[in-house]
Amino acid sequence: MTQTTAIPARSTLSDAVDALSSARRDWRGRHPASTARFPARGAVERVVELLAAALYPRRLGGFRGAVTEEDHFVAAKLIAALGELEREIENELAYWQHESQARFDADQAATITRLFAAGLGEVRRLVDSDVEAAFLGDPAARSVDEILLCYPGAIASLHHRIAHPLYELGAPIVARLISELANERTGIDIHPGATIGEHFFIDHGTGVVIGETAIVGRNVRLYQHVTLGARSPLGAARATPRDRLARHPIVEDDVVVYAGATILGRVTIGRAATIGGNVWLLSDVPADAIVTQPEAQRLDRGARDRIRETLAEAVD
Ligand SMILES: CC(=O)OC[C@H](N)C(=O)O
Repeated sequence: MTQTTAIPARSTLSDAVDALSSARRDWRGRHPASTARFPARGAVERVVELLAAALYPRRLGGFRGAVTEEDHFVAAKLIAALGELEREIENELAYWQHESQARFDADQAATITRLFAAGLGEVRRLVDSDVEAAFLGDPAARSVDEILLCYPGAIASLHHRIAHPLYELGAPIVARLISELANERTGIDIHPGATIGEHFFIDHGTGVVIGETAIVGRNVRLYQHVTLGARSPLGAARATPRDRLARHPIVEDDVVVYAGATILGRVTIGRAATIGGNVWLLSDVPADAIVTQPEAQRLDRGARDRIRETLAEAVD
């Protein structure tokens, strides 16, 4: 069977092109930087794939050769990853230059890339520690390799451990593209600015949100739908630097936060505290404390019948 593609009438097409051109002109009147260069999503995605292969040649890179050949494979992946990363950082710096009239040294993208590359050993060490934390923390895990290959928490950790140094080195859009790739892939939304200690484990993970200025200690475990958020969108509201720079919680070492807990604002959850499921928390919690919602209760027969009657009336 042949397929035909409907071509719009010439006037339909030119009307649409004109309308889009006028929308672009309006937008650019308000946002002059929008004709600048930007980092490209596809390129950043390739960088992450190549870095994952360099960090974990066998498990994430598909390398099947001899151990003596690994370094060669890793070097090839790194050359490709760092070249592409430097180009995307150049695009980002061109954007900031256009937007803020700032001037950057011509070799700044190369410097950021070099410093990032120098930290890759630490990136691998941190992801390894997160994988080990998952193995210790989840009785359902069969092996550390299963975790690295399959667990959303490990995928989010890999992306965050790459994105955070890029954010700190001055490439926040490239970093944000990486964190959004993780969000697309896992439903775990960690802002690349968040500072997270080693042995971090997010179990299941779907719906977890960790904001830009959150500080998370070592050995912290979170379950699905946990939010470490800010108290209100500051938007254009007048705000002190502290409001802007310290919006999210501090979670100290060895804390566990169960599913659905929402912790908002610059509060401190003290060392080894446990936060129960669905807790809504806007204040500090001392070390070793346990904070819970009242447990669900089974209704006695009278209360149950009254509710049934109310529901029946509502349906009528
Ligand atoms: C996670 C969160 O608090 O989001 C709110 C807003 N994006 C902010 O960073 O303040």
